[in-house]
Amino acid sequence: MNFSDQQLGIYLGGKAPEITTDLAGLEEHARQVLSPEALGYIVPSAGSGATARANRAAFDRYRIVPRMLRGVARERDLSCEILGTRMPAPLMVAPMGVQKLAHPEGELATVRAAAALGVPYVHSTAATHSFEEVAQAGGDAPRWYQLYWPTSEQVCLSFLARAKAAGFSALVLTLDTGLLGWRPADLDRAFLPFLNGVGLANYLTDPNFEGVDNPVLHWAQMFPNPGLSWDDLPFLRRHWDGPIVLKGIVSREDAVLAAEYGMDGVIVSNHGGRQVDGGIAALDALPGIADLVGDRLTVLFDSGVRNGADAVKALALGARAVLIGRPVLYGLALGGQAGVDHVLRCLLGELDITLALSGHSDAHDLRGLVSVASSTVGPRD
Ligand SMILES: Cc1cc2nc3c(=O)[nH]c(=O)nc-3n(C[C@H](O)[C@H](O)[C@H](O)COP(=O)(O)O)c2cc1C
Ligand SMILES: CC(C)CC(=O)C(=O)O
Repeated sequence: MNFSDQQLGIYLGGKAPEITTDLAGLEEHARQVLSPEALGYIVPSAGSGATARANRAAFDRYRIVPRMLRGVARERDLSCEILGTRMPAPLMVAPMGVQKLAHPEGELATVRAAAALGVPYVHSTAATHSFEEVAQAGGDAPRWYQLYWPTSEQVCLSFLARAKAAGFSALVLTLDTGLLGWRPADLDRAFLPFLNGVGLANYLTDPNFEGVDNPVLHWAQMFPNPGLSWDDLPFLRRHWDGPIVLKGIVSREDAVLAAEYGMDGVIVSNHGGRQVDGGIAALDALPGIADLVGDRLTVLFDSGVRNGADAVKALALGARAVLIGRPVLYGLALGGQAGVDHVLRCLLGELDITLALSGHSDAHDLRGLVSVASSTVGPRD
């Protein structure tokens, strides 16, 4: 992709966009349009929200230290290949279920917007559209599949086969959601989308659900799966012909185990703070994990990225690519496909501009570009 057309003036096309280009302010706008239930499910985090606050505080603690006179190209190329997937920049759409809560077109709007830009889309097991519908909407664009490993082996195998047949090239196994976290905003409303059948599209379209009396109950019996262990991973390897990435890794020990168990990558993530309250900021976990296993595993990152500058920080701390979570849903809520398109363009544009202003024409070799804030000020400050 030619990034020169994303420079602000040309990007705006001579008129002000309907949605702000200040992505950090997007949440406030999205709050105005989401129903109370949707807002309560999407925006808040687990418990007191300490992990989500820590995610943001960590981004604030790191500061970019731009370099000068480095002959930056007028037209830059941030494209890269991650686990066999080409992308215009090291950005992907994080797996997020229940997208119809944000907009009636749900995942179809998101995948269409991502596909038009070539940004890889990761399809959630808890989606409101099935593998096959999403594949049709996404055409030839790159897509990965995120597995919530069902307790039923038959359903698990069926999901893997359907994902493969529908062109999902890599498998993301999410590990931090063996149970749903303690989420007061939902508990206080006694609201869970799944109980109304929302987020069960992959299940309800599965042959294993045909003729089932109570599909929601059937789902409830196979969604929580806290019993998984490392020794289950070879099963996935046997049944998935393609890269496997473990999502939800925040400890160095688990990153090393992921390498020892022959995984291809990890996503350093705390699920946007939605699972464990009082957890380590994902960004604080990133550099240690990247240092330890970055030569053996593809290290990806999400949790707390709100704009292009945040993405630069995560890349500079060792992530090969960054996944975008809630900002995509805020764009979806505000404008459907056009809203997601807007958010992704802003991210791509700001990522490009921030890197260029820091002395980079591509997204390689960014280590050393950020410092911890306190180390950027003099000793007497
Ligand atoms: C509404 C919502 C639904 C999500 N659903 C899933 C999911 O189905 N599978 C998954 O692995 N992660 C899911 N996530 C977590 C995201 O993939 C990602 O880790 C998180 O949103 C990153 O944090 P951020 O939103 O603060 O950027 C969900 C997040 C949100 C906000
Ligand atoms: C619990 C899942 C089904 C969806 C999810 O990952 C989330 O809401 O964070």
